[in-house]
Amino acid sequence: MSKKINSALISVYHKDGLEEILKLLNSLNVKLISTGGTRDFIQSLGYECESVEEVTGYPSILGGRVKTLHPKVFGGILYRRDEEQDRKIIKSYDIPSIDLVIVDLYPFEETVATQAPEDEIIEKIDIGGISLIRGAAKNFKDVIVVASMKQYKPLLDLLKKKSGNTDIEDRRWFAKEAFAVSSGYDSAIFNYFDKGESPVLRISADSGKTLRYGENPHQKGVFYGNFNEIFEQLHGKEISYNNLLDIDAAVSLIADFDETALAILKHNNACGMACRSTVKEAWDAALAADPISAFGGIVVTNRQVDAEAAKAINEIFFEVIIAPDYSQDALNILFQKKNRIILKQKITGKEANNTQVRSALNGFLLQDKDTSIQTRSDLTVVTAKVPTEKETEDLLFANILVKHTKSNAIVLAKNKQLIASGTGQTSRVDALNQAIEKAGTFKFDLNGAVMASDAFFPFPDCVEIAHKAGITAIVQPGGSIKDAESVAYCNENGLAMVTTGIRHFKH
Ligand SMILES: NC(=O)c1ncn([C@@H]2O[C@H](COP(=O)(O)O)[C@@H](O)[C@H]2O)c1NC=O
Repeated sequence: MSKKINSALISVYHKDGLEEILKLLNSLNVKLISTGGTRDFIQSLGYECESVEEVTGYPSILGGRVKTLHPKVFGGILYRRDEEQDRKIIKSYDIPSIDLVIVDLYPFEETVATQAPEDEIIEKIDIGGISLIRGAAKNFKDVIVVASMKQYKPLLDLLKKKSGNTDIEDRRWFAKEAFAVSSGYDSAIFNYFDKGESPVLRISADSGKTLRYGENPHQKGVFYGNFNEIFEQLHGKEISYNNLLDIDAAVSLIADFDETALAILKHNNACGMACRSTVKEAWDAALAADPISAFGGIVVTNRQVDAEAAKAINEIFFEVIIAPDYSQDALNILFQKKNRIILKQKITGKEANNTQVRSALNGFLLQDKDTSIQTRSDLTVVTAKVPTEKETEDLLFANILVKHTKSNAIVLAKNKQLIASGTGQTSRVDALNQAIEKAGTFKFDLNGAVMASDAFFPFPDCVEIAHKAGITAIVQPGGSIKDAESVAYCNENGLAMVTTGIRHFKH
C-alpha cells in the first residue's frame, strides 16, 4: 500500500550527504524530529526541526548513552497504523507518528581501526541508533528506514519519483538493507570482543564485494574481505574470483620464505619457484621449471621488482604480479599491458588472516591456517646416510613447497629450484610419476635431486621409484606403519631420508 511520509526522525553521526534529503523533505512538508547534533546541523541550514527532548520530555542523559530510547519515540515508530488499539494508545499518550527514520550509526569499526583505547571503542557501540533501525525495519509495513549513508541515494530517488509516497516493496527493500547494516554492525562488535579466538564466522553483509562472476561465468561470486588492507592495486583489470584464489595461494606460499624467492602459480599450485640472490635470477630459474604452465599465471616475489627482472617477466603473458615494491622503471615496463594486474603487497600473508573457511554440505568448515614451517632442527635423519648440506637446503625448500601444493603432492627440487611436482593426485605413486614425467619433459637431470611428500609413504614403492629416477634425499612426515620398509630400501640403496613429524595435507 502506498503511504505518505509526513514525519521523519533523523539521527546521524556523519552529517554530510544530508542537505539534499533535507531540502527535498522540506519541500514535501515533512515534519522533522532530531537528536542534538543532528538538530543543530538541520537548523543551521535554516530548516525547522523539533528536538527529541521536546518529544520525550527528557534530556539526553549519561553523555548521550540515552537520548532516543523512549516510548514516545519507539511508540511513534512501532505502532501498527491499521490497528485501532495501537492508534488509541498512541493518541492517549500523545505520541507523534514517525514515518521515516534516518540513522547513521556511531563509527564502531573505524574507531577500532584507529587502535583507540577500549573505553573509547565501547562508547562507539551505538545503542539508540541501532534500536531505531531495528524498530523501523520491523515496522516496514508503515515506516521506511534508511540505515546508512549508502541508502541516501535510493531514498532521494524514491522521494523524487513518488513525491514523498512509498510502497510496501520500497519499504521492505529498505528494511532488508537495514538488517544488513545492523547485523554487520553487531558482527563487527562481536569480532572485536572475540579477538579471533572463537571458531565462529561472523561477516558483515556490507563488506561483500560482488565479483563479475564466480569460478565460472554462470556462477555468481562475492568476496567478503578487505583487499585494500593487504594490497594496493597499481594497475590492471578488475580482480576476479579465480584471481583471488590464486592471489591467496601465492601470498601464503611466499610468506614462508625469508630469502629472495619468486614463484609462478597456476590454479593455486606453484608451477615454478626458486630462491636466488636476485629477483631476475629467481624468475629465470622459476620459469625454467615449466615455461608452458607459466603462461597466464600468477607471479609472486618477496623482494622489490627492479627493471632487470621486470624486463624478463614482461616477456611472457601473466595475469597478476605481486611484490612488496617495484622500482619506477620496473613499473614503466610492467604497465605496458593494459589488463595486467599489478599488486603491491602491504602486509604479509601471515599477517593477513589466520583462519581458513570452506563450505561443506549445508554448512562450512573453519580451521586454523597451516602456518607450520620446518627448519633444520625439525628434521630427524632416519637413514644411515645423512643428507649433505646442499641436500638439506633443498629438502627444506621442497618441504615448504609441498605444503602449499594440492594433495596428494610430491615435489622434486634441486639447487633451491622447483623441478616438477605431482599435484592433486589420488595416489602418491601417481603424484611421483607425474612429477618425474614432467621433469623429463623439460629435460631436468634428477640425479642429486630431492623429493618431498606432503604425507607419509604407506608403502616403499615411492622411494624405489624416486631412487630409480636419480633422487638422493627424501623428506616426509613419517608415521606410516610401514616406515621401516621405506627406510630399509633407502639404506640398501644409499638414499638419505629425513622425517618432520608434520603432515601438510592440502585437500
Ligand atoms: N543513545 C541513544 O538513545 C541514541 N539515539 C541515537 N543515537 C545515535 O546518535 C547519533 C546522532 O547524535 P547527534 O544527533 O547528537 O549527533 C547517531 O549516530 C545515532 O545513531 C544514540 N546514541 C547511541 O546509542
